[in-house]
Amino acid sequence: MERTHRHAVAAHGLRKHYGDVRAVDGIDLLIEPGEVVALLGPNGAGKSTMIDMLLGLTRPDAGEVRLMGETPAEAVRGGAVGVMLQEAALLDDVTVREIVVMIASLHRAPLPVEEALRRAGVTDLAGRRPARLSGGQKQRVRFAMALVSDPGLLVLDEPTSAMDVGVRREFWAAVRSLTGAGRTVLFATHHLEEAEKHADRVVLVRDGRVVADGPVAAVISEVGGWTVRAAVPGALPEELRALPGVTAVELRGDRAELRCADSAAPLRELLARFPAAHDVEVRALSLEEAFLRLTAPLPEEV
Ligand SMILES: Nc1ncnc2c1ncn2[C@@H]1O[C@H](COP(=O)(O)OP(=O)(O)OP(=O)(O)O)[C@@H](O)[C@H]1O
Repeated sequence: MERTHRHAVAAHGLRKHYGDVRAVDGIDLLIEPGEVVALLGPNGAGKSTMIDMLLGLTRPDAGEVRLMGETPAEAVRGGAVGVMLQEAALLDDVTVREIVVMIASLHRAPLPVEEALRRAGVTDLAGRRPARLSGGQKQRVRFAMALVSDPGLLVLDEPTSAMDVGVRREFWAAVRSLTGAGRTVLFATHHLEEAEKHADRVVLVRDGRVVADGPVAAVISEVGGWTVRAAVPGALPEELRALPGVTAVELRGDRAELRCADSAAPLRELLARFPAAHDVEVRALSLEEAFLRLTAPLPEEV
């Protein structure tokens, strides 16, 4: 399929409904080689369903997927894609090293097993059996399993969910060392600070649709990147709404909260037109606020 050949991930018109539930409701996703993309969304937004379809684990009702130009099954089987799923079962009667050796043997050009163990931070656990490992340790074993085929694309579903702070930091350093070498990463997360820190781009889904897609700064400015708060005696909502760069206004008595795409122009105009304005406060929106605004009903606007 020529038009998607160059993309690490190319999904067109993906849809999956369960009865009345529109788990994924028409999603297009193109990811360039080398991009690190975070998939965000509230519970039930459709992230896991989407990842399952991207990996060929769930058959879409409609749409098509290519990973590095191949079907999901071909790409996963051939080792072009490394996968880390939260609930993936681990064999219990063999050691961590034996599991990784077994997976390496399925692929044509795997990483040396010791390197995969080291990169995933499980060298010390290599002789242990998974049954007795903690949740965070099991996640690291799954990471070793995902990277031993030396994949060009890593798909990680909430990879750090069971990891403590220190392990999480080591995990991201390991991911960085992989992406530094040009690999592509798609990860789903509920940790917005991880998305902000580690992703080149965030894709935010709600009710099975993409509601924002771009670098963190662009997503934030899409919903109005700044908040200006001030007491503005005598101002009418429509006057405030008409200020340049203002995207939404809330007014309670004299207290106005302006959502703005930019901070300087609205502030300058506010002070010029309302010289009595006081107690002025300007604040950049966080990804968390942008996330909440994009995934929840907007506060009542005037
Ligand atoms: N096999 C299934 N049968 C019926 N409904 C399903 C099935 N799988 C998912 N759903 C529904 O589809 C919607 C999307 O679920 P999904 O697990 O993809 O969301 P998510 O974004 O991964 O959520 P979370 O953040 O909680 O993991 C939910 O309403 C869920 O209940």
